[in-house]
Order: sequence, then structure tokens, then C-alpha cells
Amino acid sequence: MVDVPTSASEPTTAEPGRVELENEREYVDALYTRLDELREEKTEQLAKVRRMGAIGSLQNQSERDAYATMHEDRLAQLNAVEERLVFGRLDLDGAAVGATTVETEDDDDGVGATRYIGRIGLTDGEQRRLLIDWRAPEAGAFYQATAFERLGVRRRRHLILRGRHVASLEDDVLDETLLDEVEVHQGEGALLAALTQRRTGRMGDIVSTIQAEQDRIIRTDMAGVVVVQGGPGTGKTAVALHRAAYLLYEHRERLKSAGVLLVGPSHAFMRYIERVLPSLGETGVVMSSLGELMPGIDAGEELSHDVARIKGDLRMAQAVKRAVANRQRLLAEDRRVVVEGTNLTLTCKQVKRARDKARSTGKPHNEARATFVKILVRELAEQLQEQLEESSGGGNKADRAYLVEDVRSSEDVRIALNLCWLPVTPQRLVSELLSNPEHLVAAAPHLSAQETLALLRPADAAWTESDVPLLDEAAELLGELDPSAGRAEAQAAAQRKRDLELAEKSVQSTDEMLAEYGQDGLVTAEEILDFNEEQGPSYTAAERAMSDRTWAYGHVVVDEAQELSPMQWRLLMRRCPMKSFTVVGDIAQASSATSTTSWSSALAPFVGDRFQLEELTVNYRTPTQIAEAAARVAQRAGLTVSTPKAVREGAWPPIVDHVQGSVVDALRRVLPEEVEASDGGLTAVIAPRDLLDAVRAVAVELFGRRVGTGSGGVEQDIVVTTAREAKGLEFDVVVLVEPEALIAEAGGGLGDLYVAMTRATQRLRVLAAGTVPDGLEG
Ligand SMILES: Nc1ncnc2c1ncn2[C@@H]1O[C@H](COP(=O)(O)OP(=O)(O)OP(=O)(O)O)[C@@H](O)[C@H]1O
Repeated sequence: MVDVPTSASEPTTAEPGRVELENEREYVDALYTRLDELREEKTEQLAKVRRMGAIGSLQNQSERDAYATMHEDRLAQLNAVEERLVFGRLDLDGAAVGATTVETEDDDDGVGATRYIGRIGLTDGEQRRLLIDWRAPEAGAFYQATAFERLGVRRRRHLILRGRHVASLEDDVLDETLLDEVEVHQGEGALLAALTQRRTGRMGDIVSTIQAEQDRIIRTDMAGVVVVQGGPGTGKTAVALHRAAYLLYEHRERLKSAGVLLVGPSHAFMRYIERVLPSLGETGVVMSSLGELMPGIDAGEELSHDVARIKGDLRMAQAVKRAVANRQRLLAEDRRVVVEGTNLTLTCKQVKRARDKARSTGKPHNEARATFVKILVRELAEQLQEQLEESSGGGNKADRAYLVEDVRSSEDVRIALNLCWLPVTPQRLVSELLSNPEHLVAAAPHLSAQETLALLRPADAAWTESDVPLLDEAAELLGELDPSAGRAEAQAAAQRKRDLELAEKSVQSTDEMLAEYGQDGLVTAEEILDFNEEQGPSYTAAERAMSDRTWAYGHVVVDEAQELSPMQWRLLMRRCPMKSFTVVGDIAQASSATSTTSWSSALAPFVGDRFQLEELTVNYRTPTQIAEAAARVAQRAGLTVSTPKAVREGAWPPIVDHVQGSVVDALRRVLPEEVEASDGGLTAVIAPRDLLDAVRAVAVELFGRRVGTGSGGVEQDIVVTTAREAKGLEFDVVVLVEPEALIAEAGGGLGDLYVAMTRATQRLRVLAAGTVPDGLEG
């Protein structure tokens, strides 16, 4: 049992601030001791379950799996919260908050008058609450209380930890009467300290400094669609991720089985944010970029704005529907088929009737085909029977079951039926639709000749993210070829990997146990795995969801949602029939004509006006000078942008270099200066696509392996990227190459330039051989 200090420490004669710091250190030490104790307990419980799993009877295998998963999850959570386990303390009305008191006696609601707030909740052996999870209702006041609306809070304190050590305290006294009584600890402010830290290429959590307007959105009810609009750097991504963690806490049971899907624009973005939820102790969220929403397909970026716009139009759903219907063909004339040497006739009328019946089942194409085939095989078998009986003079009665089999296995019949109703995969359907002009014109008569031409491409072209909704649409209408096939394969591979890890651990436990009985452990991980597999696989909800296109999620979070085309929205709505969404984005940052122009128009086809719009108004990323320049450029170009208030001044205004000659040569000169200015932080060079290779070559020439590109780039401290790939990311220093070319590349749209300018947390340098957009220089 940990001995947590629960009542006032004895006053000492030491300097008052010091004493209080020591008290906090003592309390925090005790919390970490409790954390260690719980980790040990869980490790022991897990080992015990695994030992039973390896040698016990088969009967309770799945129950034991469930226990093992539960213990593993909890252990993973306990391990994830090591850093900044506790970060806050609230002293409430009635609490004694003198310099030397740490009062945690229970008050009426069972929570201490002094509450410690942390990443998870902890209790001691007697179920007294030592630490309150930041998501619990009792922690709300830590984020919400102000001097005007104290919510019973006398003092809010931030505990700033280095490792397990309390380095300093930051007090926020809300009850003025306290000012005379207590020593107030003040530093630069926890928020500012967090914001001025150097960037690491990975987003971190903001759990200790969530601001009131963000907290309100994070804790909004789960039902329905919540849209969070906010300018660059207002914390939309941070809010979206913390909201996912909050909902998983608040609706644990429901979301544990249904799961939460988090969708972002690109691989680079998903890598940038992937550590946030695990650091909040949440590992079960399915994360997917727009290109990965169809299991088994990893689609790349759609480079042509026109193609993306055409494919993103809702009318493409009709086109796919027609393409499927066109696979259910009628005969132009009656057709002769030979079965076991007998000539039979498949009539146009028969085929039409069978087709109508199959369609009326309402089943998807591949499944309804069974009805179509069954009807025609039966009718052909009847014909065959009649002919055989006739030719034998009516004396011989043929066995219908044999005849059906003869018809079914006839090559001729197979070809004839396939010509009318061929089973097809979504990939094949979409690939043929986009590569065969006849198919495309027949399925998509709404397209102009020019648009049809823009869509046509080779049959083996790689998938792009705007193909994904078409594939999804096709999959929906086609159904599975073999309902148990593809999905099962993907799941089996994931499961085998997981099982092998488990089995290896299990072998260790078994070896230890057998050794206790003086026997050799003669079992291998593979043997245990084979043994377990006989019981059938078991999957976590996230694993099942990831490999199942038809999975119905309990909640979907969409980041950079302004980028979504109507077809992408349609796909996502299908993933969550309950329509429980958190949608975050900034209309002004939209890349192109495919993107959303207003939240109402984006959502109307799916939820009407039934969504709740929230706005974030403070910019935490970009210093004032850069934020103002970006907003000016956008406004002069006629773009409506929200102009959030930046929380800090920067050291530099944007620097513009008017380059004589080549921008790439100018970059060779400028980049070392900028990397130096980043002071060990992250530098990004954002360039138009056709300059990217040359820019990358210069960066590599200067900095070699320190340079990263694309989705792997966030690991490196110098990143060369397009504006689109930089969406959602941030860097200490940004060098922006040829701004006018960025606008031209986006078909005249300003969104990408606006995004590029607002990625910098410290410094922005613009290199322009061409003209400089109006407003950039004031
Ligand atoms: N309350 C906060 N405390 C500390 N840091 C914060 C807070 N809110 C936001 N930030 C930081 O501000 C930066 C911008 O946040 P975020 O990326 O979520 O903004 P965004 O609105 O999604 O930006 P954009 O739309 O431009 O991509 C991040 O580094 C984030 O950690």
C-alpha cells in the first residue's frame, strides 16, 4: 500500500514557496509509486491468465483471451501515462490552501476539496481518489473556471514536471481573498511555455493546457454532427483528438465494441498525429487517411484538380450504379447452348424474366446472381429433361438433380450466363469504367466529352484517393464475390501476427511454470498458436473494423474536413449509420474546387441542417505578424477567412526575398540561414510541385540525410514538401518558394498558399522570382 499524504503537512520553518514545492513533490512521488504498484499488479494478473491459456482446458479459451486483452489494455494505458502523469491541482471552496497544506479529505461529492488532475484516474487501496482523470466531470472546472465564474475554484495550479520530478508550479488564483493568505507561484505561464517549445515533427497532447473554448467542444454530447470551424492554428486537430479520447472515456462500453474512426487528409498527417491518442492512454481508435478507407487499398494523391472534382461529384454514385446495372445484360437474340450433346435454347424472354426476378431480391449484384443463375439453370434443366424424355420416346424418366448438375457444369451455359450476369469485383468494375470509353459514356451520360476524356486512363493505373469512394460505392452495390474471402484474409494476417506475439509471451510463462515443476518447456510459440487457432480467431474491435468495409462505427472524427468531396462524405456517412460525427476544418484552407465551400452545402445532402456549428477563435500556432500577413493575402484575393487572434507576438515579421534569377539558387543561399534560425527545431521548405525535385536536390546537397520528404519527412528536421502535404502540420521555420506558382498550381485557388504561410510557429521566409501576392508585404 502506498502511503499518500492525505492531510496537512506539518508547517516547517523553511521558505514558504519551497515548502509548498516539496509538498507537491511528495504527493507526486506517491502517485508514481501507486502507478508502479498498479503496473506490477496488472503484469502479474496478465502472466497468470497467459499461463492458464497455455495449458488449461479449451473450454474457457475465449474468456481467457478476453481477460488477457483487458489486462493488456489496462497495462498499456498505465505505461502510456508515465510522462506528466499529473499536471494540475484545484483548490475548491472550503479547502485550506495555505502554503503548507495539501488537503485531500473527501468532501460531499466524494472528491477531495483539493483535487489533483492527471492523465488517468488513480485510487488507493481503499478506493480513495488520489488523481482524477482529466475527462471526468469533476475535472471540468480545471479548464472552465475563470475569475468571473469561479465554479467553486479558489486556486488552479499547474504542476510542471521533468520526468517524475516537480520542476515548478504555476498558480492561477481565482479567489482574490487568497492573495493575502498564500504564496503565489508564477512563471511564464503554462500555455506560453507549451507554445514556444521547439517542434518535434510529432504532435503532442495539450491535456494540461486545454483552453475553455476548446474544452467546451471536447465535452459536447456525442449524438449528432458537431462541426468545429476555426482558422489556422486554433487547435482544431488538438480538439478533435482530445474529443475522441473524451468520448472513449465517457461512452467506453458503447465505443469499445463499435469503435471510433479518425480520418485525416494524408499519410504524413496521420503520422504527425499518431502518438497523441496513445499518450492519452487510448489505443483502440482506427486511424485512416482518405486514401485508405477501402480495406486492402492504399490509394495515392489525385494530382489533377479537374479529375478530383469530377469524381467527387455525387452524380458519380449514379454512374457507378448504372455501371453495375449494365453488367446485368439481356440477350440480343435467343442463344443456343449445348449440354451433354443436347442443343438447348436460352431465350431473350427467359433471361429478362430471370434478371427481373434477381433484381427484385434487392440483393447486391454478386449475391443476386445466384438467383439469376438458379432460375435459368432450372429452366434449362427442364428443357433438357423434356428433350431427353422425348428422344427416348417418353419411356425413361430422367433424374432432375443429375440434369441440373449437367446444365450447371456445361461450359456453354457458363459462358452464356456470364455474358449476361458476370460476377465482378469493385476494383474490376471501376477500373473498366474509367478505362473503357464505351462503359464510361454509357454509365455517366452527365459528363461532357471533355470531362469523359479527363477521366479516361489505363486499366492498370494506380488508385487515387478520389477513386476510393467509387470503389466503395461499387462494393456496396456489388456485394462480396465470396462473402467470407477478402475480409477474412486481411483479418487472418493481422490476427496471426498478434497471436504469435501472444504465444511467445505465453511460452515464457509456461516455461517458467514448468520449470517450477522440474520439467522442460518443450512447446514452441508456433505450436501454441496452432493450438489456439483451432478455437477460431478472436479480434479486437479495431482490428475487425479496419478490415471490414461494412463496419458501423460508433463515432467518426474527420480532420481537415474542408477537403472532402461530396462522394467522400457519402462514403463516411455510410461508415456511421448513427451519424455521430466530429467534423473539424477551415473552409478557407480548402485546396481546390473539389473542396467544401460551406459546411451547410457539404452536409446538407446527408444530415440537412441538423449539425451544431462551433467556432475556435484563438490562434495558438502562428505569431501575430505571420498570421496577419496570411490573412491579408487571403482577404485581398477575396477569400473569406476567419481571423483568429494570435496568442503571441513573433520575433520576426515575414521576410520576403525578391529573387533575381533562379529561386533554387536563392534557396541554396538562404536555407542554411533559416536552419540556423530554427535553433535545432524543424524547418520546412514548401514548394510548388514542379520545383519540388530541384528544391529537394538543393536541400540534400546542403544537409544530406537530414532532409526528409513526403510522409516519411516528419522524422527529419528539414522537410521538403508540397503545400497539400503540409496541410495540418507545423514547423518552427517555413521557407516558401514561389508563392504565385502555388496559386497557379491550385487552379487559381488561394487555399494552398494560405495553408503554407500558416505552418510556421516562429519564422516565415518567402522566395519569389515572380510577383509577390498582394498583401504579403503589408
Ligand atoms: N490549449 C492548447 N495548449 C497548448 N497548445 C495548444 C493548445 N491548443 C492548440 N495548441 C497547439 O497549437 C498548434 C496548432 O494546433 P492544431 O494543429 O490543432 O491547430 P489546427 O486548428 O488544426 O490548425 P490548422 O487548421 O492550421 O492545421 C499545435 O501545436 C497545438 O499543439
